[in-house]
Amino acid sequence: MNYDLNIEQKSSTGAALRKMLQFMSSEKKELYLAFFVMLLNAGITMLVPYVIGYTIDHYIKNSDYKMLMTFSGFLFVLYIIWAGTEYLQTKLMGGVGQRMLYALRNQVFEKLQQFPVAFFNQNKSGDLISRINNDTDKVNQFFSQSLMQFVDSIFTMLGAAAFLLAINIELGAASLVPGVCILIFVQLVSGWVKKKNAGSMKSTGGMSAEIQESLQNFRTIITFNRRDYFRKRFDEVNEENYKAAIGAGLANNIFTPVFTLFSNIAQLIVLAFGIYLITKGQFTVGLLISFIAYVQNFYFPLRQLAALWASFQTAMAAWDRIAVILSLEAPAEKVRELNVKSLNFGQSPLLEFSNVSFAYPNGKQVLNDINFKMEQGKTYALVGPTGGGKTTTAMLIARLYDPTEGMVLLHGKDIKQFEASERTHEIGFILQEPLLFTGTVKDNILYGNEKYKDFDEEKLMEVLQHEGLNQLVQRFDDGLKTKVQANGESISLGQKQLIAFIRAVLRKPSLLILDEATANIDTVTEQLLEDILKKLPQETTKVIIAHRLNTIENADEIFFVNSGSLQTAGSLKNAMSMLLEGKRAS
Ligand SMILES: Nc1ncnc2c1ncn2[C@@H]1O[C@H](COP(=O)(O)OP(=O)(O)OP(=O)(O)O)[C@@H](O)[C@H]1O
Repeated sequence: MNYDLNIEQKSSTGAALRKMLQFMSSEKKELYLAFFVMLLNAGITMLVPYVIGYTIDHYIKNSDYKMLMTFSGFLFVLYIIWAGTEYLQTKLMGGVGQRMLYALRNQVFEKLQQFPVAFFNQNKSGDLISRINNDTDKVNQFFSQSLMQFVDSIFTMLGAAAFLLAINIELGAASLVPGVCILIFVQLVSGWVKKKNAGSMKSTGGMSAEIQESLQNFRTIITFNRRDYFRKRFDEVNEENYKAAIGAGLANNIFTPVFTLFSNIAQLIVLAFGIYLITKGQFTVGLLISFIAYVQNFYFPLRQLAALWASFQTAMAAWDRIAVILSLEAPAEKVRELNVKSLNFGQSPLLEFSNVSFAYPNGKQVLNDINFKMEQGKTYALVGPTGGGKTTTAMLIARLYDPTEGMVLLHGKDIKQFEASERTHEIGFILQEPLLFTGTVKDNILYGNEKYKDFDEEKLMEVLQHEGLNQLVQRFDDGLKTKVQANGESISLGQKQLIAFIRAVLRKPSLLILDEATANIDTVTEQLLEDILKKLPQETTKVIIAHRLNTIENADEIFFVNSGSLQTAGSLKNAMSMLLEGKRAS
């Protein structure tokens, strides 16, 4: 399955908006309330010019100061209510925006947890971080700051248009013509603006991936004196980002001058046509003042919409980048119900590859129609040249990947039928490059261990002693309390492997995979590890991947993995000559 998030997604604004509103369904109550408050706000904005025009025509002309004061008082109350509704709108929508940001980040993060290894191979973590941090915030900004203004502007405009047409249909229609031109313009350029914003966000994602890569690999960069090279690379992506941002800024700002020009034209039309009507006795000064105010009420929100429209297009482009993650289907973790306890352990081989073929998502075919069985309690070795496919085979055993064809069977059942918890309980994997989490050695040893997770240091030490693992803990300055950094810089590679070893062995899996697990460990400690492995329950199956053939002397069976095939080597001598032949052939 292709998990590449950067494959261009083409969703219409309407479809994106519908999905977004679906996402907001839990905020219905707040949205309705905000909507009502906004209607009130727009209603007041609508009413004010009419009240002013009415007062001029009826009370100023006749010098009726009592009624003038009454109407002034009425206007004052309207202004107070208007200010209250403004405040309430901001408060309500600010809450909606923040809650949406919170839920969106949670959902995206949760979704990321469901994806298989292939997803993370295809997408750069820097870009994913940018989507979770920056893009979700762009959506939030739209909801908390712009949405209500956006809807408010549309309502005010519609109301103003209704008043304009009601006061004088001809003058009203003439004043609205420039507005129609603006709508056509918006329709024409919106797609382009959204594309420019999407491009800018993509380059921000790319820049964040670049930063992440250089920070993660700082040791290699310093060792090879490649700082200038990375500076140059960063400069390039930064420049690309700068250009994309300038492009998006220009696109976003194109609306303002066009909107202003057309609204000025509308004012001009009204003035000229209005004065002409007054001279003909078909219109009053008071009505013209109201009319100009309504034209302003129509065109001012329209000008505001120019800025808001850009924010809307930015939010839509950001939403697309988030929605593509949410819409990706994670593969079913488990295909059918299965009760592991009911399995007839021991009758079928512990693990079996049945006609397994595998290609990486980039198309690289690594295994072709592989068949082998692994029995309980035996030790297997996978040997072969570098890049031959040993780690890939191990990853298929642990279901870090699913075969493209064929089936991996555990206890005679498709491995996909097992719950993740059951599978990880059965299979332990010590990776070539063990990954640790920030915390202590103890935290890392107990990572994912349900049985001992609540044990204190003393009790855990007793367990470790019982398993013969306590001597390994002595290899750390502060024992179980030794601090570990997520990037693993605070401890040696060999120490990392020791933690991974203790972590895997303590879980007592039925099948333990050791992928070059002792490559960075001194010979004395390696001997200690071997003794510990010997002490594992007899029924534990071990799969050892090693380049140093002396580490697999005691294997019951040796598989030679190379160029898509897996063959039984028979003896260590055979394996050696197969390796040499492979070398000669290449
Ligand atoms: N994530 C990936 N995407 C694409 N191709 C990959 C990926 N990981 C490995 N490969 C390719 O698959 C092939 C087998 O790799 P694998 O890691 O299984 O080899 P290996 O026998 O374990 O090598 P080594 O002895 O160096 O650990 C290699 O040619 C490698 O380039």
